[in-house]
Amino acid sequence: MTVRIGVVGTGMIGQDHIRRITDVVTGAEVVAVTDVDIARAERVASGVGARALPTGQDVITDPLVDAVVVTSWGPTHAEYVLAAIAAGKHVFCEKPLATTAEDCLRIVEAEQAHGRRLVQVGFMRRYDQGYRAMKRVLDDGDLGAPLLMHCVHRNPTVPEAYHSEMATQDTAVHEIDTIRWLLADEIVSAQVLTPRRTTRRFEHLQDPQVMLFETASGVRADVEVFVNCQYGYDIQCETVGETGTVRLPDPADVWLRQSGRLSSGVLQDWKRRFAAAFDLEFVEWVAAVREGTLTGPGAWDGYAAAVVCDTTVEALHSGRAVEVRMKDRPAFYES
Ligand SMILES: NC(=O)C1=CN([C@@H]2O[C@H](COP(=O)(O)OP(=O)(O)OC[C@H]3O[C@@H](n4cnc5c(N)ncnc54)[C@H](O)[C@@H]3O)[C@@H](O)[C@H]2O)C=CC1
Ligand SMILES: O=C1[C@@H](O)[C@H](O)[C@@H](O)[C@H](O)[C@H]1O
Repeated sequence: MTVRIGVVGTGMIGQDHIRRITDVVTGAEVVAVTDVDIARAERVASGVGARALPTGQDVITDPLVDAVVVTSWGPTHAEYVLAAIAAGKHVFCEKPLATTAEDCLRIVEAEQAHGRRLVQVGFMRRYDQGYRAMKRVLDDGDLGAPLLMHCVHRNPTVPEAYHSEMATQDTAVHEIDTIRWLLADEIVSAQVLTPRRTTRRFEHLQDPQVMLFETASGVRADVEVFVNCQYGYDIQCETVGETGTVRLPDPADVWLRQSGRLSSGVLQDWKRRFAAAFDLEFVEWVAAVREGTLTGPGAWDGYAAAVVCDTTVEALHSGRAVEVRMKDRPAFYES
């Protein structure tokens, strides 16, 4: 069976996922798309032989659409995910699941009322080979109990519209998910340190920031977010256990020896850094949809990340460590 996919939002990542579903993934095709910029939707649709429909609701309820991909702006995600659940269709939603924890909770409740898991959130790092290798080491227990985690998330630059809260909501949200997933542990408190600001960007922006998280089992994780580091896109992660450490490898590149120097490149954007992870994310999602199952990060992970993000933003403004106030995980979301 070919999974017929409808895409809501044909901007940058929407187009990238449409290309991926069309050229990389087998067993799926994009049959309908929409965007508030309907001319853009029509252009994208014609490139892959799909139909451009007027609204997201039209795509989601279309009888020829089996599953939905939501890649519109964050504040519109909740409405479309809820509509997909109401239609009983699998839905892949780019991060964030919703821009408020309340909306994430509405999704969690709607999915439980439906009785079957349908929602996957686009936390693509769980599909990166380096992160997966690190998870295997941690799950094997060879390092003893994890004690510390050190993470770095650097972007070369961000546009002027990017504000200080986005360091958490848009950027560190990926680390928040990977910390929870790698450690199979919940984050219970957050604090934000605000170092001297870089002069290389906008005055309104606190950049860099250092986030300090504590998990239920007592692991301390620090996350440096520096989104105007100038030199490239750089993701680092190291976990310190009782008997050793495990570190994310840098992306493979050649070493160049020339003119008395030894050098290798630094990638410039998340698209290339996580291209293989995005591909695998869709390969596995389509396979799960065909099986009628769900194996990736779900609505509960989207909710948990949103609550930790809210707490971190509160910590940024207050300057204090703030306790995470999260609902108990329902049995529906165990395992
Ligand atoms: N996993 C990751 O690493 C990344 C995830 N994202 C996420 O993907 C989502 C989209 O981001 P981008 O593609 O960069 O943004 P974008 O601005 O390039 O594209 C968003 C598209 O959604 C459309 N849109 C807005 N409201 C709509 C509505 N109500 N109905 C239908 N279409 C609507 C816009 O016209 C635009 O074409 C965001 O939630 C973002 O956080 C983005 C970049 C990387
Ligand atoms: O999700 C992403 C962007 O939205 C965000 O703006 C970047 O900071 C992240 O590195 C990227 O993965």
